[in-house]
Amino acid sequence: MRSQTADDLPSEATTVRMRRARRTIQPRRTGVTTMSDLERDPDTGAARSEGDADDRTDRAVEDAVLEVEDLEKRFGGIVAVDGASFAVERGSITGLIGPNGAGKSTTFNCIAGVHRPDSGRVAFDGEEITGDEPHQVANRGLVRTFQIARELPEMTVLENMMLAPKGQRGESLWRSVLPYFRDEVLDQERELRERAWETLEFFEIDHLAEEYAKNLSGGQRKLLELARALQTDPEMLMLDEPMAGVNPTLEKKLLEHIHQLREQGYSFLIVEHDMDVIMNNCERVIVMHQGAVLDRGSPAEIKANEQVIEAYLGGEV
Ligand SMILES: Nc1ncnc2c1ncn2[C@@H]1O[C@H](COP(=O)(O)OP(=O)(O)OP(=O)(O)O)[C@@H](O)[C@H]1O
Repeated sequence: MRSQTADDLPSEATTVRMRRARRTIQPRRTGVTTMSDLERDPDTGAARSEGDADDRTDRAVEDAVLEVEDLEKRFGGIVAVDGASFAVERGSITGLIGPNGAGKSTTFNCIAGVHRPDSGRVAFDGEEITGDEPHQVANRGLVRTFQIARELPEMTVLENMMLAPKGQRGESLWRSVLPYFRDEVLDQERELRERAWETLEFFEIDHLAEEYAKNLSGGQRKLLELARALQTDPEMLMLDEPMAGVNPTLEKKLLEHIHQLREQGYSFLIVEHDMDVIMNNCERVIVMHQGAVLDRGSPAEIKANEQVIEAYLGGEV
């Protein structure tokens, strides 16, 4: 491990601050359909019935940060997502569960812009993001982590944290060579570095800042993955199996961090196979089966649904 320099010293803040003002995103193109438009009958302009609304998203969700409607994604002859509709309450920890092959990861990928859905719509913060590129989705404040952490092994933890978020000012050649802009770039780098230290402190991995990422344990990599996601200043995080390969002590810590972040206003959508994690930590659960949403509700409601139990027992579980 390399030793810390004075410049590297962490700032006084020990928690990840909510620096972002709540984004008030306006429709970006004229003619774009927003989810509120979708609440209306296209011919009459009248609001659709409650029953319709229930089929599409979720009546119980009053302030949706994410809305998915009739999402469909095929790979050749395989229908991976088959008309999935749901909503995620702002500021909630929501679980997305289902047996193997239910379409959870594909749904994540369609939301995050990794896959372009064949049909259906995705809206974030009330604005349609269907078909946006991953960096556009991330720039709006919706980021995802992967089942297998994607840090760069030959870089240190701090360097991984400092990897420039897209559209950063330093990316322009002119900006980096002209004196005025150089100062601006340096300021921005200082800010990024400070934020990186704060986030590493928050996750209690600041002592690993100078360690190469390849030397971290599986659980520490998961923490780094989450820390990196927070570097982009998101509003919502989608976590794909955050507890896979994490030991019970670290799992407890990771869950504590997720709850602390939720208290600060972040929203979470979590795919996780560990049912205890889902049932004990999520206030709402969405169940997928064969590409569609089978049920959604509180953990108690989901546990009591026989169809859900059957879906699991009929699968590989
Ligand atoms: N890139 C792809 N090409 C072809 N088929 C795919 C691809 N990605 C997913 N599938 C198929 O789509 C279906 C849904 O897969 P997906 O990975 O979304 O399910 P999942 O619910 O995340 O499963 P698991 O819990 O096992 O990770 C599966 O039948 C899978 O084989």
